[in-house]
Amino acid sequence: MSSLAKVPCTIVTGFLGAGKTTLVRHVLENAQGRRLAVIVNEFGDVGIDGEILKNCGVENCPEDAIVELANGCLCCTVADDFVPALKNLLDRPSPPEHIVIETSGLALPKPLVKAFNWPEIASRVTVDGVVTVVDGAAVAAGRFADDPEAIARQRASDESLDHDNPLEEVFEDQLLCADLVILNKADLLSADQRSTVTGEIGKTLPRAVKVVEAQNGQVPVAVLLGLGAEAESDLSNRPSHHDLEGEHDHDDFDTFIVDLPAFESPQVLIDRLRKAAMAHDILRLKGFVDIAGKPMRLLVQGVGARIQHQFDRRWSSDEVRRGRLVVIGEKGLDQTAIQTLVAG
Ligand SMILES: Nc1nc2c(ncn2[C@@H]2O[C@H](COP(=O)(O)OP(=O)(O)OP(=O)(O)O)[C@@H](O)[C@H]2O)c(=O)[nH]1
Repeated sequence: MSSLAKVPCTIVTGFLGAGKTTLVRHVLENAQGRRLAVIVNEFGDVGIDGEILKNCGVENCPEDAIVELANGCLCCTVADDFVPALKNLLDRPSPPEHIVIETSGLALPKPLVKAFNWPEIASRVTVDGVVTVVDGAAVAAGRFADDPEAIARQRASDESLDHDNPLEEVFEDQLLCADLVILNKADLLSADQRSTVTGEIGKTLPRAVKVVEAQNGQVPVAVLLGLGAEAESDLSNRPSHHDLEGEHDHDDFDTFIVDLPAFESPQVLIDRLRKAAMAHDILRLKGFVDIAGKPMRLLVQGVGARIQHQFDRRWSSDEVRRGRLVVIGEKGLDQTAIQTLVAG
């Protein structure tokens, strides 16, 4: 079968909180009649991204077009989760015309691209492109750069230690595999910062890859889909820090869930979250919260110390108004302290 007959798949990657779900939602809302399906995977097992996407309410994107692969990381569960999910979509009576795959923020894209060569799916799908979403503000703040003090400390305690920064490795692997980079959160950057960040990204990119600035992932769908990269046939041009290691694990990162009581107002909660994010090295916060007396559920999202919130939908009458927050950070997060700060 020629690649023209294969269903094109776009892999959307990018570090925790970069704006992947926001971009995928934008694609769904602007699909212009194209039959899309989304496979979404996230780290931490409260399926929040899937919920956000299902609530997009776009007519040609029914809820069953959104497939959630909860808990874990697609790049490590290719055989058990990803390939079967893809096959299920392709075997539907009216299969999608294009599949968008949103990986978790800690996933390495290359193992996923490789999976497209598996005999079970190789003749039916192709990687149209790997779109890497970058949190411009996080790069400008030096989030992924090596911390010279930490390296010095590490070296002082063990001469032989290689400096290895798990954030930087994941971030770089995602860029090394890209066919298109979206420099997102441009609204949070000055013109100078934009050009500095673009320069930094350019130094990591192994090939000539376009970098497009965006706010809230608002990039024309025609730019995002239809790249025709056939990335699965081009693996040698996509180096990875993990090429020699085979599978990677996520021992460098921790995630846990905080059960939340009802809050009297969003502000009380946001103040606590901000305090927790500043006192601890939290990379990502997201969850749904019960605000006493309000008919709507509060969606809370934090990336570093930047916290956003909005009422996303009414609690349904048969639903327990249960507040839950997913917290993600590097290994060693003080779960008890964070729990006490946030939930009281
Ligand atoms: N200021 C600003 N905020 C943004 C932009 N894009 C996304 N956000 C916010 O950043 C937060 C994270 O966005 P998501 O789309 O959930 O990010 P993600 O990459 O899917 O996150 P994970 O799946 O947890 O890795 C949300 O609060 C978004 O509203 C942007 O361009 N500018």
